Amino acid sequence: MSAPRTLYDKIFDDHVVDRQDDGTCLLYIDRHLVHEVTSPQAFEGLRLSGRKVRHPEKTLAVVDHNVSTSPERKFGIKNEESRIQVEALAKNAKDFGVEYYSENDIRQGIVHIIGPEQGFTLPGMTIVCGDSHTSTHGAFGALAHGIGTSEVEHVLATQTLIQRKAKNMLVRVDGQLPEGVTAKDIILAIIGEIGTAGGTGYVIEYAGEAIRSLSMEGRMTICNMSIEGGARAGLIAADETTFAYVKDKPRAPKGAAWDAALAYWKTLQSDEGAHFDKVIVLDAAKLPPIVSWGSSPEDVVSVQGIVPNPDDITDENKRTSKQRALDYMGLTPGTKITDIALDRVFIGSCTNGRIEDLRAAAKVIEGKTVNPRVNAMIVPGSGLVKEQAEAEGLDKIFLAAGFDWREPGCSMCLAMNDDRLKPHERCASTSNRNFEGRQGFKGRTHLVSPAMAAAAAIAGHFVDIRDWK
Ligand SMILES: CC(C)[C@H](C(=O)O)[C@@H](O)C(=O)O
Ligand code: SF4
Repeated sequence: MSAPRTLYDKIFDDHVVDRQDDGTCLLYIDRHLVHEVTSPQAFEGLRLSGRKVRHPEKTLAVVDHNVSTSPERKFGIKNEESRIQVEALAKNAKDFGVEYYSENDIRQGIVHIIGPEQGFTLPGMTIVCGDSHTSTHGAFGALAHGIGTSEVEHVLATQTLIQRKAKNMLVRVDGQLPEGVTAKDIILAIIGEIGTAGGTGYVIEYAGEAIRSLSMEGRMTICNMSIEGGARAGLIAADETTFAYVKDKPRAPKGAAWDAALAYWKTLQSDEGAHFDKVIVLDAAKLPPIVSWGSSPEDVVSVQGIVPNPDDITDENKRTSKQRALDYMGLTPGTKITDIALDRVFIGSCTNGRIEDLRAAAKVIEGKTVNPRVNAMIVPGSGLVKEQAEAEGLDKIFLAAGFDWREPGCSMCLAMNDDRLKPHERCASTSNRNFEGRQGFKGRTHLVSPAMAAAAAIAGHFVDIRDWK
């Protein structure tokens, strides 16, 4: 009998092509996602050295960060810098024979949303992309993480990646979530608990009853933000929920290949007694809806809480940095979270731009009107999410309430396109990062769940979604 292994150990071992004595490994990469921001130099490198893409069929390219989310975009991208990047990816994909979804393709969307939608993301795979939130795909029981541009070139050329094994962390979320509390609140609570460096050097496996009860959308939200907790990747063992989601997706295996894949996927679970270097346990039943107050994803508090006082922190460096965060955010200690007024609301991103997120928002919004002081937008994560939302009539609910309903892309998750905050504007956002300037120069971001963002848009300030009528 071999020693019990974790899910991470198993996927890693199954992909080792070569292992050096010092622990450096060459890993086989099953899937490579490519977007316009981190790929231009990688393709240029291939051109200069006269190399080809080793496996174009295991590579998929899409534009997301720079695309405009305005319906006008079908007439061409106005911003010069964005247009150059988008056109470069279109050309590189064509020259190297890689499948490419342009901004006019219904399958286009945020790279981490389209992979799962197409069945390009499958359990047990190694998946990389030149993007930190590649951890999202870990929701399928895949080993998925971001890589740098020079590694993008290496993977394009060889379909392999040099890696050292990370440590194993288990985050177990027991019990059931209360009504109104979501996957987003779970992951914000975890990051609040472990801090943004808590996962450094680890791959996190999420387990426990609350995680098992989540839909694939919720699991993706959790794995997506593993990176904000400092981890290299996050993953959740595949189960019936996963198999039901994956089945019949365009690129999922079919017929006998499906049966064989399923038999393998079912072996991909941490063994009884497998060793984890660190274990964190949370009780889902005790979790409230969460709001971030500062400029780090670990700066979180219950919606029923108050803006904390840095004077209460003994560590001087930490005190200074949290004071700076409060100054940046324009907040006073002691302010009730529910008294914080908003200027903008953004519902979208690879954290919360999937159909279930839009359904949750629509449920809160139906029959109500956006507060006149608030400018609110909803950006579907992909063309297929948009199509599905419209088939369900969600767009009508959003538009009737006064929300902007946009074309798919990263949008105001980061200020790399036309959607951005003005200086000092305060935004309730369903995205994953609240760093200074993330959503626009001097913009102020509060991270929340889709239902919380929707309610804040209507009320004009944060409200406890558990009291929503
Ligand atoms: C632009 C890209 C490299 C970046 C990332 O790696 O995460 C972006 O997606 C982000 O969310 O900040
Ligand atoms: S939606 Fe945001 S976090 Fe996700 S890939 Fe785009 S910019 Fe990065």
